[in-house]
Amino acid sequence: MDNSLQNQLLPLRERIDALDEQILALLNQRAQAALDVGKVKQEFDAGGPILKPEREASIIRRLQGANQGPFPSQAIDAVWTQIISACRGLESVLTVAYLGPQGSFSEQAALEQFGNSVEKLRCASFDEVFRAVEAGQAQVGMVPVENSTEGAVNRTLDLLLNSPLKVLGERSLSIHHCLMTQSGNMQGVTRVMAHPQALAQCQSWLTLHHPGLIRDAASSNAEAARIAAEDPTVAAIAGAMAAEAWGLGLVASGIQDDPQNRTRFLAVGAIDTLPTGHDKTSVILAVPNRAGAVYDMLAPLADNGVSMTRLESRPARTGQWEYYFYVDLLGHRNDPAVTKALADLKRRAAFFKELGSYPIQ
Ligand SMILES: O=C(O)C(=O)C[C@]1(C(=O)O)C=C[C@@H](O)C=C1
Repeated sequence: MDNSLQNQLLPLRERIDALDEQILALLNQRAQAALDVGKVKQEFDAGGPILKPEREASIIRRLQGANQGPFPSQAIDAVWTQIISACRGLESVLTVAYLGPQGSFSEQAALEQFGNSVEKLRCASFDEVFRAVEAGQAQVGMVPVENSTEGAVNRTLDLLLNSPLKVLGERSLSIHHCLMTQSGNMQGVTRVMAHPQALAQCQSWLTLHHPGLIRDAASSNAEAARIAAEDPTVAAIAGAMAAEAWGLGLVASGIQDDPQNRTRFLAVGAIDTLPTGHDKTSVILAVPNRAGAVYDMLAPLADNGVSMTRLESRPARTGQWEYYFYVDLLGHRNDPAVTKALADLKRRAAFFKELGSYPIQ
């Protein structure tokens, strides 16, 4: 480097060094404050949850609103999620259960939601995720609930119906699928493996580029990647994180049929989340089997000025063409309009279950 460049860079880098030291000193003060909060919680609510989803969401939203730049507002979420995660970890380590193995999109969603200072509990199925949280082996679970190409993740909907756990957060990820093999090419490859959702999300691409491959279901994409790492005749469809985790070479990237492909994940746990002023509430309803019943069921929402953001149906498996309706609405169950709408819904419905109120991502 020439001298004048060095002369200009040096003082700027010294400034960055000094600022980083100040940031570090402040982070340590913050960590101490979190430890003090932990002691207060212990004193007043021994054994109660350390995780306060509403507080974490409010901190990040407040900073995003106050940010004057040039530090990008999108980066505030990622940076403060990690700061809060590290501070929370000093109070008590949060265990997060999700569908593994290493490198799954569920893992990515869990870490984006709760930061890296967590204990990871990788599970073999969505059922196991729910069981682990219900049994207290993990405080929270992260499960996919809907995909923009393939719609609802039915197993998650069924588990939500039968589980006592509450929804305490949501996280949407953009899902970019890659085709990966041991060698990084398709020589000798006869089979492609992935979770059925991923196979469905890439079906046109596979038909166009690899029509001869046998398509086999795996319990997760990351599991398919694990198998591909052992078997040179198998290609896996998974995220780039899985290729890295299992030492696979990428054959093609961005192979999902919809470039805007996204999956929404829910965080579940035995924790009630307080209002933040920007929340959603999820409920499950069933209506009597008669004309106009769905229309009548939803009337309390309009009557109370509550907006619905999602309506999903799932057969009740009675063989009678009866359905459970999964409804997301705007607002927290403690907001007066929502409280009133929920009470009216409950009165009209043949079945009613609140899944929880939680901060909107
Ligand atoms: O405010 C609290 O209750 C804390 O425990 C502190 C803190 C934080 O680091 O800001 C950490 C964990 C909680 O989930 C929320 C916030």
